[in-house]
Amino acid sequence: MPFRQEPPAADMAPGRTAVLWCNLGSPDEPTAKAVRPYLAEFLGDPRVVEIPKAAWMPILHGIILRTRPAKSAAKYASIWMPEGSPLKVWTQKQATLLRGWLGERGHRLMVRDAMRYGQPSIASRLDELKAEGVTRVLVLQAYPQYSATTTASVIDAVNAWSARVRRVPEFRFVNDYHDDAGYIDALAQSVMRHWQHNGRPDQLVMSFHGIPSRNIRLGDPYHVQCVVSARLLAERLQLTPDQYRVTFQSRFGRAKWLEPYTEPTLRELGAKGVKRVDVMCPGFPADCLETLEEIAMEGREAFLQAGGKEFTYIPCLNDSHTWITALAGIAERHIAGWPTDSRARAQ
Ligand SMILES: C=CC1=C(C)c2cc3[nH]c(cc4nc(cc5[nH]c(cc1n2)c(C)c5CCC(=O)O)C(CCC(=O)O)=C4C)c(C)c3C=C
Ligand SMILES: [Fe+2]
Ligand SMILES: [Fe+2]
Repeated sequence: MPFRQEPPAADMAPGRTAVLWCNLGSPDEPTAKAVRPYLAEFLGDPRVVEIPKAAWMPILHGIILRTRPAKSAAKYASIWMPEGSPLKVWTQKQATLLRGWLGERGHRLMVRDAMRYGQPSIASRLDELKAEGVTRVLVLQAYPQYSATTTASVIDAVNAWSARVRRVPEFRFVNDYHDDAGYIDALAQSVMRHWQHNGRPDQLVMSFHGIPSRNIRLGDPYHVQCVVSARLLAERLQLTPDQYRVTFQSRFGRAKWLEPYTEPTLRELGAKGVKRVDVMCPGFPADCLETLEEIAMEGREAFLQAGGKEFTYIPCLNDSHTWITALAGIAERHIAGWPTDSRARAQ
C-alpha cells in the first residue's frame, strides 16, 4: 500500500504547530561498526556527492567504506562526550532551550531535534509529531548558509517522508539565515566575550565547511553567503580586512573545493611569523567533529608546528543565550500568520 492508513479526520485533535530543528547527525557510537552505516547513508546521498550512482557506489562501498570508518571512529572517540556525540548533545540542548524561549514568549509550540543522517531521523520525528496531532511544521536547520549539499538534502528528506503520508502537514522551510541580525550578533558577542578575557589576536580566522568548487559554478549560493556572514561579523567586530580571513575546511577527495583551505592557511600564517590566531567556525551552530577535532586539535597542531605561538579556538554558539534568542526570533518570524491552537501546549 503506497500511503499509510490514518485516523478519520473527525478523530483528529485540533492541529498543532511544531518546529523541527534539523542538523547533520552523527554515528551512534565512536566505533568503526557504527560509523560505517552512518557514512554509507551520508556519502550515498546524491546531494552530498554529485557523481552518477553507477560510478560512485563501487568507489564508496569498495574503497571508502573499507578504510574511512576506522579512521573517522578514532577521531570521533577523541571528542566524544559522556552523553554522546557533541553535535547531537548540543542540537538536542538547543531544541530544549528554543522550546523554553518560545514558550516564554507565549508561543504554544512543540520543538523537536532531528538528524539528516542517523538517529533521531527526520522521518521518525515527523512520525512522532504527526501521531501527536501536528498539522503545521516549521523546518529550521543548523545551516545558516544555504547549500544544496545540506539544506536541500534536509528538504529532500522531508519530501521523501511526505511522499508516504496521506494527510501531509503544512510545511514551511527556513532556507538560510546567513545575514540575520540576531545570528551575526550572537557570533559577535561570543567573540567579544572571548576577547574580553584573552585580548585580541593578530588574525581572526573564520573557517567554514567547504564544498566542491564545481557546485558553486553550478549555482549553489553557499560561497557568497559565507562571505556575507563573515563581512557582517567583521563589521560588528570593527575589524579591518587585513585583521581577519575566511577559509574553508574538511575537503573530501581530490577535486578542487572552495579555497583558501583552512589548514594550509594556518600553516602559512604560522610560518609567516603571525604569533597569535583565533579560529572560529561561524557556519556551525553546534560544536562537532569538524570543529573540535579538525580545527581545535589538528588546526592548532598545524599552526604551532609551522612556527605560530598561540592558537585559540573560539567555541561554536552551542547553548549561548544570544544564539537561542536569535533562533527564537527566526522561528517566530517564519511561523507568523499560522493559526495558534488554544489546546496546544509547549512540550
Ligand atoms: C563528501 C562530501 C561532503 C560535503 C559536500 C559536505 C558538506 C557539508 N558538511 C557540513 C557539515 C558537517 N559535516 C560533518 C562531517 C562530515 N562531512 C563529510 C563530507 C562532506 N560534507 C564527512 C565524510 C563527514 C564525516 C566525518 C568524516 O568522516 O570526516 C559534520 C560533523 C558531524 C559530526 O558528527 O560531528 C558537520 C556538522 C556542511 C555545513 C556542509 C556544506 C556546507
Ligand atoms: Fe561535512
Ligand atoms: Fe573533517
